[in-house]
Amino acid sequence: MTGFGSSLATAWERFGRLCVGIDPHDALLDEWGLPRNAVGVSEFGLRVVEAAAGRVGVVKPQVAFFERFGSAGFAALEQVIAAARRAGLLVIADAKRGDVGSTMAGYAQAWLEPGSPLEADAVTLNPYQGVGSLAPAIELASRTGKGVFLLAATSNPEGVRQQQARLDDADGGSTTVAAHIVAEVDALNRAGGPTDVGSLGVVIGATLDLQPFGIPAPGGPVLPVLAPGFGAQGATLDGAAERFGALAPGLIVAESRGVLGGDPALLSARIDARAEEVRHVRVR
Ligand SMILES: O=C(O)c1cc(=O)[nH]c(=O)n1[C@@H]1O[C@H](COP(=O)(O)O)[C@@H](O)[C@H]1O
Repeated sequence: MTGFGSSLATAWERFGRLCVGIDPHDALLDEWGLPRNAVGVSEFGLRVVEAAAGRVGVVKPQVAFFERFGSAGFAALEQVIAAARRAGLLVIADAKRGDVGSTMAGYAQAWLEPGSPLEADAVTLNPYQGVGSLAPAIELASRTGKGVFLLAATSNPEGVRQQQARLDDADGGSTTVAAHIVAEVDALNRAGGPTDVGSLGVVIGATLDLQPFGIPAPGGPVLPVLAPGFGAQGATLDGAAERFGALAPGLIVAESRGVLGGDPALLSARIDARAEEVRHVRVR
């Protein structure tokens, strides 16, 4: 079985590090001349998939923009995910799920179980209830060759205080919450056995000064780092590899509005151009 980490490595090799977000905001639906309903988000998602296929390796549908239309929105999301996977794209469902372990099993089944209507290649998870509470998703991912990304240091300014809060270590020192989450995911990847790129990753915003988070260098396989915040949220590619430091080898440049905004007829050209710029970031 090829695990998510290996598929990611192949996608990086072929296309580079750009991940195109599929975020059908109302403003973008308007700009693209699409209705603000489930038909609109479905058409939007399918057009992004068509433009992204063969140009990038990974897409990240933002579940929220589909979920707001209820069952019709979820049906649209099912179509978009299935079309993307058929087109050979890796799909990270940005659902940011998290709950007590017994409930987490349900979320895991929804997003990671082969054959599930919403089956993706990876899903974003929220570790606020403890990394251990996410075990059912992490275990299912390991069994089925899927991936997960745990929020560690998010791109929004409201997260900083909480994510830089310090936890006491057994040796009398302390670690930030973000560093703790990264270390836990790194340890899980190491426990998963030898591989070049791990299947378990973290989310670290590209907008941040990472120094105060004290995030340790991964000691296991390359740690996938989903990095949103480029483009619309202001982070630039200039200096990105330096900002991420020891985390740069796992960098995934996630961008939604930055590539989606503008003339929809030029979307493929925008993706091509951005993918090329991202290929110039020296991640290793
Ligand atoms: O998990 C995410 O992808 C995520 C984490 C984070 O810290 N910040 C963040 O912006 N995101 C998501 O990344 C996307 C960013 O979109 P743009 O700002 O339009 O590129 C949105 O779907 C956000 O929900």
